[in-house]
Amino acid sequence: MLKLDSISKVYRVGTFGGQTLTAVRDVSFDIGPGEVVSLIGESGSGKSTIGKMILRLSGVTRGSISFDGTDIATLSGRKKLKEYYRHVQGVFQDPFSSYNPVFKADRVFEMVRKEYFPRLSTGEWEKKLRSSLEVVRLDPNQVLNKYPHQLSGGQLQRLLIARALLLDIKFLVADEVISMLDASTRIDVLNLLADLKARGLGILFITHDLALGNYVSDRTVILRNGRIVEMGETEEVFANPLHPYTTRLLSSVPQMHRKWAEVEAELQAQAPQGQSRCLYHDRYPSDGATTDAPDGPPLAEVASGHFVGCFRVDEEGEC
Ligand SMILES: Nc1ncnc2c1ncn2[C@@H]1O[C@H](COP(=O)(O)OP(=O)(O)OP(=O)(O)O)[C@@H](O)[C@H]1O
Repeated sequence: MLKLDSISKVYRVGTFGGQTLTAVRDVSFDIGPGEVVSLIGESGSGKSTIGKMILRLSGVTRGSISFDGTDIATLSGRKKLKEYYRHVQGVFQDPFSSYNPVFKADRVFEMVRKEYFPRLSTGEWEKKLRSSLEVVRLDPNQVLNKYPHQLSGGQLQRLLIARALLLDIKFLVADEVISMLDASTRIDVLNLLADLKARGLGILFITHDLALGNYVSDRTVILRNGRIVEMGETEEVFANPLHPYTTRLLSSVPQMHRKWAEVEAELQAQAPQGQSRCLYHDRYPSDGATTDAPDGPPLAEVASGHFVGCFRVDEEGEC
């Protein structure tokens, strides 16, 4: 359904845009119907940039993104874009910023009605709206006709998901959708994503929280400095992490029963000690592909569907 093919994103930065910053490098993966893929990485690793490129909020510098076989860069004109957004929608971290505090929260639905369902009668529209609210487990009597400050973050987030569901959506970019919610609401929204998956939606679940990624996704993509360092079935990546960066990320999840000093000593012992430690370096298919290539060598498939990036260590000891 959605395919990212060697995409890179270079931003122009600096006072006069004279410098460049490569936020995403040579990233490829796909997501099928009813599949949840977690995109996990630290702050600044390029996760949101990938989400924005999928939603066409930011252009792709190199490579292509296709949806149902069509390169989304070719979708020019209002009609084609409107059709794309009928199927592909995004929900973001801060639900509050999507609402204007001066207007009632359900105004967000009116925009969808005006744009996509102008001919629907009021009765038909209300029926559609209520059924969409039911899917996200919101009681229409509790949430309609209210101002944003009268609703919780979880309710506002679910309203935004309900808005996406009014359309014939097939793919959802969920960018840190639960990081601003409290623990009890988080699980509701996670379970809602699982419901959407069961309805056949493809979901890109962007998070910096490994535990959430593990809970919700079929496959996991680990991003570092804009590049994929490891990806595969979530169970496999979590049970058998192969890249030292993945191992470090997994180990940095707080382990309540252990003292930090103990965990840190273990991590240091695991750190790669030299070039020869990269087991995958020799497995890259092309002789010409070296880490000197602008985007580095391609990922090595070390087991079926489990890909790992090279982690040759330079003089500074960096992967
Ligand atoms: N519009 C922009 N112009 C210039 N640089 C940008 C722009 N948007 C993002 N960046 C830079 O690109 C890099 C990746 O940013 P991005 O927001 O994609 O990371 P992220 O992994 O989503 O981080 P976070 O978890 O903090 O949101 C960062 O160095 C960021 O400063």
